[in-house]
Amino acid sequence: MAASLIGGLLHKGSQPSSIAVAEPRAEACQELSRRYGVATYVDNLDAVEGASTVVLAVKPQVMADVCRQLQPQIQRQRPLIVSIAAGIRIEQMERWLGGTLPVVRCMPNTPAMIGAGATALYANGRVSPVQRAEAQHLLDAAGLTVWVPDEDQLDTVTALSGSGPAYFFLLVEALENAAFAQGLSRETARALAAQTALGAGRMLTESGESAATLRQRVTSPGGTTQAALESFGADGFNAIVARAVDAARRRGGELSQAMESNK
Ligand SMILES: NC(=O)C1=CN([C@@H]2O[C@H](COP(=O)(O)OP(=O)(O)OC[C@H]3O[C@@H](n4cnc5c(N)ncnc54)[C@H](OP(=O)(O)O)[C@@H]3O)[C@@H](O)[C@H]2O)C=CC1
Ligand SMILES: O=C(O)[C@@H]1CCC=N1
Repeated sequence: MAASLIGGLLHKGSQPSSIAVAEPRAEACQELSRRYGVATYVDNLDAVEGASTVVLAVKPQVMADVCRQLQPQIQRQRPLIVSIAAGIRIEQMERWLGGTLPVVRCMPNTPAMIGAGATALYANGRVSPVQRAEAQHLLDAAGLTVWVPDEDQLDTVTALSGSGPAYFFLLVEALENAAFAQGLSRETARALAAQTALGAGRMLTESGESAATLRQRVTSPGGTTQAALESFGADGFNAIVARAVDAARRRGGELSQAMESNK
């Protein structure tokens, strides 16, 4: 995700010299420097030195250790903290970083890699208007951004758009496999399934019409789509999706809780 954000920022005109990256593996550092021209450091403290914004893009499971390591320097510099970690709450990060700070918590997704990401952001009360604009600029480079008024909503956002690309990939895999089983070549099934996802996605974002309206327009009365949709309905499709989204939302809370029991 961090590489996607770096790529997005550079694509939108940020200078490589304005970005410093921490990455614990030396070979990965070299690759990042080669690919993006940014300064890279194996030591987190070196990357944070002098920064006005620090983006925390590590796994939730290592967030506490990384924050504690950065604590003295962060408290000296008091930069804007931007976290993309699933589940980890602002109050936890402030505690591990040694006190209150301006923090923006956000949830991007992997289409950020091609500038087609969707990110929701939440700012705590210590974030200034300038810092809010800075966080927005950072994530705008990855695609659509929306602000949510309540931190708890980020767990739902994670379950919707953070994890969401995987749900669409799963559906495309299932469609591809079903068509392959019915006799299409793997290549043809894959190309048609992927292009159908692209076309449907573009109609959703470009037509201004709801998913329900677009769905109804495909569904000729008594036709093939109706047969498929009735089969989905009989198998409890909506309930299956609602349960999956709820499982993802609950896991966000569990990731946060797990960090408390590991301390
Ligand atoms: N993947 C996704 O779709 C999304 C992920 N997120 C969130 O983004 C965060 C990162 O996820 P993702 O990009 O998938 O994970 P990755 O494992 O790809 O990225 C994590 C990065 O952190 C580095 N790292 C590991 N330990 C440390 C450390 N102690 N100090 C500094 N850097 C360290 C890793 O280096 P190395 O590879 O060398 O171990 C790696 O480059 C997570 O918190 C996740 O919840 C949010 C939205 C979507
Ligand atoms: O699966 C995860 O935990 C991360 C957060 C959202 C997408 N990937």
